[in-house]
Amino acid sequence: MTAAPALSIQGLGFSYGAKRALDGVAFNLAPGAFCALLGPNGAGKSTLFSLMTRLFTTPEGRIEVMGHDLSRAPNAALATMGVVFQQTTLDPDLSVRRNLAYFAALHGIAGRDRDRRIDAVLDRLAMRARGNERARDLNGGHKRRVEIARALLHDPRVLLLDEATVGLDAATRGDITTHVHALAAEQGITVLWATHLTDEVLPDDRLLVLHQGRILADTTAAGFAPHGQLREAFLDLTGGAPHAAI
Ligand SMILES: Nc1ncnc2c1ncn2[C@@H]1O[C@H](COP(=O)(O)OP(=O)(O)OP(=O)(O)O)[C@@H](O)[C@H]1O
Repeated sequence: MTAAPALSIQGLGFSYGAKRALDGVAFNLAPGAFCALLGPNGAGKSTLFSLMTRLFTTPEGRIEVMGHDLSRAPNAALATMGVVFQQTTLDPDLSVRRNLAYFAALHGIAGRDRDRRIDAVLDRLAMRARGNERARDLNGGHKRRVEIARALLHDPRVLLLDEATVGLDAATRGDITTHVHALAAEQGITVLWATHLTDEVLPDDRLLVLHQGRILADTTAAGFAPHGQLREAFLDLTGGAPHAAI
């Protein structure tokens, strides 16, 4: 018997006025899957994230997180979900720990439980030693790690990351990608990792290719590009210019 999906997207559509941004998007993610959502600029990734995080309400189709319908039971669905947005959202003047404590309060987590969870997520991202530094003093990679730690504070089962490595150098991107793959492999967290960078995708990752609002491929990276030429296969499918992806 296969496990119920951790994330289920069915018949999702969205338009900005006359502009169709998503059309018939459907996929299921099994618990503990690491899934790369690969799409060039303008593919619809941010729109999909806005729907999954309820920034926009879903006009067409259905989103279920851990069996909770996002439209009918938004609190239950969102409680199981952690999100890292493309833009950084840390308070630069607060320390790392204060940033995390603020987020914990929003989830009703306080006292010793809060402190225990903050220690655990900082350990998880190898950031405990920097807990008392102000967010503004961290480099880009460490800021991102804190945002991932923050997204894990309430023990989500599904983690969504929208271009989480944007603006980081290759070594730091590799480091963050490794950390997030480990969350799926070691803690069974279901990860949806939106990117336009093919070097962030490992051969065994589930792969969704989104282009012009539609899912063009739903397979594994190795299945999509059996000879390891993921970048070329992606550009072939999306008709992209070579500079559109790494
Ligand atoms: N507010 C808006 N009004 C009109 N069209 C929009 C709006 N936001 C996005 N779009 C269009 O919808 C489509 C999907 O955009 P979206 O931002 O979701 O793509 P994306 O894959 O996240 O791209 P990027 O990687 O550049 O952020 C694009 O054609 C974009 O131009």
